[in-house]
Amino acid sequence: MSSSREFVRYEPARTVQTPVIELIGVTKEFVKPTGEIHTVLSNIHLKVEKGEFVSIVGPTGCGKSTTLNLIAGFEPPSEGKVQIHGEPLQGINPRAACVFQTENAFPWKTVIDNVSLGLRLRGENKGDAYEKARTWIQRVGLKGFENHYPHQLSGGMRKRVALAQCLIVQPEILLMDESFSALDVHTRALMENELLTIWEETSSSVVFITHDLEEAIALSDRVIVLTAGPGATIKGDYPIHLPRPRNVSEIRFDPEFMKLHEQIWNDLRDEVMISYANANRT
Ligand SMILES: Nc1ncnc2c1ncn2[C@@H]1O[C@H](COP(=O)(O)OP(=O)(O)OP(=O)(O)O)[C@@H](O)[C@H]1O
Repeated sequence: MSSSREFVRYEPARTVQTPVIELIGVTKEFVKPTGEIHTVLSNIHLKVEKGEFVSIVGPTGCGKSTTLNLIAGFEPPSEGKVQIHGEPLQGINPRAACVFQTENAFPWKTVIDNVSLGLRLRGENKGDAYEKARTWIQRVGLKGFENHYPHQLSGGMRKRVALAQCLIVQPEILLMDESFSALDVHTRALMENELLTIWEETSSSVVFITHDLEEAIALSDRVIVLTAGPGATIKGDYPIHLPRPRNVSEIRFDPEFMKLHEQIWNDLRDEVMISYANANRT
């Protein structure tokens, strides 16, 4: 992505609009097989505005995926509320699309059938759905692979299929859980830049879960640090005022990036150490 490329993107109006996503005093508990209560998240307050790109980092097992599952509506909170556009979320979040670490694509369907599926399920006719799918397949760099099956593609290409599958339905909310972590370093940087390019042209709100603090800073408008569990809370909420458009490989050398990394890592490192100590005690 050239840094001279011009674009206009939606700038979140933080104070005026109702947040797209709001977690209000959210606690999440699971019952262990022993019958004991395991509190994963405790009293989480989080707002995500329209068009914001927010990453969540934290030690392993602290509750990052659980947070995403609450926003997707896969799990209800034990206490507190998840609101979407100011309305309590009930059941699956219809405004959200998810890209997980594992494959999204159906192995028995071709690329074009996988990518067009979301539109077909929404009742669009095959011709229109295919036409839009072809555009998205091209946008994610898979032109010529329309009739391939997932097993005929590389891991990076399958990830592109997953992105196109989600983006074709133009979700207001894009939820990404370790979406690029299985990719090699070069493919990952390409995919991160592609994601930014596409997101910059939309007003989607993105919640991105990652173990990689550099990835979180390079992509985001805000980075949220969760404490070590059990009962994880928000330890830090860091605005990332780095210029856009960004090239994720180049932005890492920006002195401001390095300052932010040092600052956030100071917070995160303490939680990683606590989590490590907890794991060694059990
Ligand atoms: N459906 C469930 N039932 C019981 N416990 C669960 C369930 N889902 C998650 N947990 C527990 O909640 C805790 C947090 O898990 P979660 O996957 O949200 O953490 P994470 O921060 O995403 O982890 P990682 O960084 O390792 O991916 C873990 O102890 C996990 O075992």
